[in-house]
Amino acid sequence: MMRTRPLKVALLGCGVVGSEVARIMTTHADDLAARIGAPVELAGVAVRRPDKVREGIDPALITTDATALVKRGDLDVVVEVIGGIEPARTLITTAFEHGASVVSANKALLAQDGAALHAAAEEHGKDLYYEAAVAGAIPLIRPLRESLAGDKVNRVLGIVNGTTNFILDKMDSTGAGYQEALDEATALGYAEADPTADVEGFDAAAKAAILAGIAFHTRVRLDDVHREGMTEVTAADFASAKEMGCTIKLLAICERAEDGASVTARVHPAMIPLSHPLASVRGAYNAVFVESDASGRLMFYGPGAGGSPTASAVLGDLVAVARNRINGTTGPGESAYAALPVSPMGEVVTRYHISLDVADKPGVLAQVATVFAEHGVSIDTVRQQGKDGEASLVVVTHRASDAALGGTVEALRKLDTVRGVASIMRVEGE
Ligand SMILES: NC(=O)c1ccc[n+]([C@@H]2O[C@H](COP(=O)([O-])OP(=O)(O)OC[C@H]3O[C@@H](n4cnc5c(N)ncnc54)[C@H](O)[C@@H]3O)[C@@H](O)[C@H]2O)c1
Ligand SMILES: N[C@@H](CCO)C(=O)O
Ligand code: NA
Repeated sequence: MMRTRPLKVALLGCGVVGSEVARIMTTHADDLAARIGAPVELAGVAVRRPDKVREGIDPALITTDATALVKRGDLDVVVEVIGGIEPARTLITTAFEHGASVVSANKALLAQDGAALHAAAEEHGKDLYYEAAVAGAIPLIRPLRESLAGDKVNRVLGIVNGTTNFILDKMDSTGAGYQEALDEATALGYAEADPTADVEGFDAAAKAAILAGIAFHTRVRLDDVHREGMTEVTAADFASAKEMGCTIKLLAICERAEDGASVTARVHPAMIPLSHPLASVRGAYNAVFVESDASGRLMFYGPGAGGSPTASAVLGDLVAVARNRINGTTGPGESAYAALPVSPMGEVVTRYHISLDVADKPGVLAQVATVFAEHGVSIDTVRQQGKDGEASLVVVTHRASDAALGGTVEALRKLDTVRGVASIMRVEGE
């Protein structure tokens, strides 16, 4: 039966995502009301620039005072799509204190302060939902938290940043320059307010922290995630990848150790075989594999960024939270009971593609091979190309720990015959 008192929703931020949330709330109002069991009313919109024309939004709802809005006391749900740490954090906790549940798309904040925000939500008996924070429109948080709650997740691996996938795809498929591709991603509304967060891997690392936390029932913060961005990936790296039948993607990988006693989380560029489904993920699309004991391997794929896809995830959460309000209940909160230690990157085991500039003379190959052997890193293939007394040596290893590989590279750099280490890239997805 339809409740007549509308649920009051405040929107904090009306940028790329917020404006789409407002639009869908208005255009789909009847369907949303039918699905929730009560009408939803946009009760206020906090913005930074009040003079901007905002189509479809009653100007009377606009305010620049987000704090006063969340303190009103009659709100059911606050949707936070401002981004960043402050004032978003204080606004969210203030919203809980004044009786509202919260839907957020803010991965940076959740990866930094998720535990405290969940605790605040629980203290006040409210919901904190954030499906939009990871992989845009793709349902991932809810499947991990609810559908897979009876299984044991061992690995979450995928592309979780649309901007960098868009840039890498452009560089690979059209030979576009880095800056040109980044500008286009920004214009399309994919990039963060400061795109350094995307290209240096902070955004993907925040998402990895959130995913690992939920998948392994363990608190994982941004600082626990090993992070390397994609700004150093060159056209030469793409050429090397092609020679190996691979392409390069920025991956987020969260893994349970084989003995189950610890977990790791990392973000870095990696070569993946063209035959792997992740190699075909184009533009700002994201794709994530989840591997669990009983389910086997699941793949989640879809638009990972952009106003409308992200708003889809926000609206899904809004409906869920609104239903909980009507039923006088809350959804699942934080689950961190396993409290597994997060191991450092040195313990991660994977394969490596190393490109060395060496002197082209007898014995060099043997010298290089000895260094690998001394560090317990087994070589899979070696390819050498000569050029005027110098040579380029490409070594692909079998699986080795990051610590062993690091030691190998350090020792290689000390060899007189090694002029330089041109690139080191992990090889994943085999
Ligand atoms: N754009 C995407 O594809 C996408 C996808 C998933 C998640 N997100 C997340 O959604 C959030 C918003 O992203 P966006 O792309 O819409 O950013 P945006 O920069 O387009 O929008 C944020 C808006 O908040 C406003 N704002 C800033 N401080 C404010 C304040 N104190 N009070 C009121 N308004 C304020 C800004 O003026 C801006 O219009 C971020 O957390 C982002 O990480 C974005
Ligand atoms: N800047 C982010 C937005 C989606 O979270 C991205 O490009 O993936
Ligand atoms: Na999502």
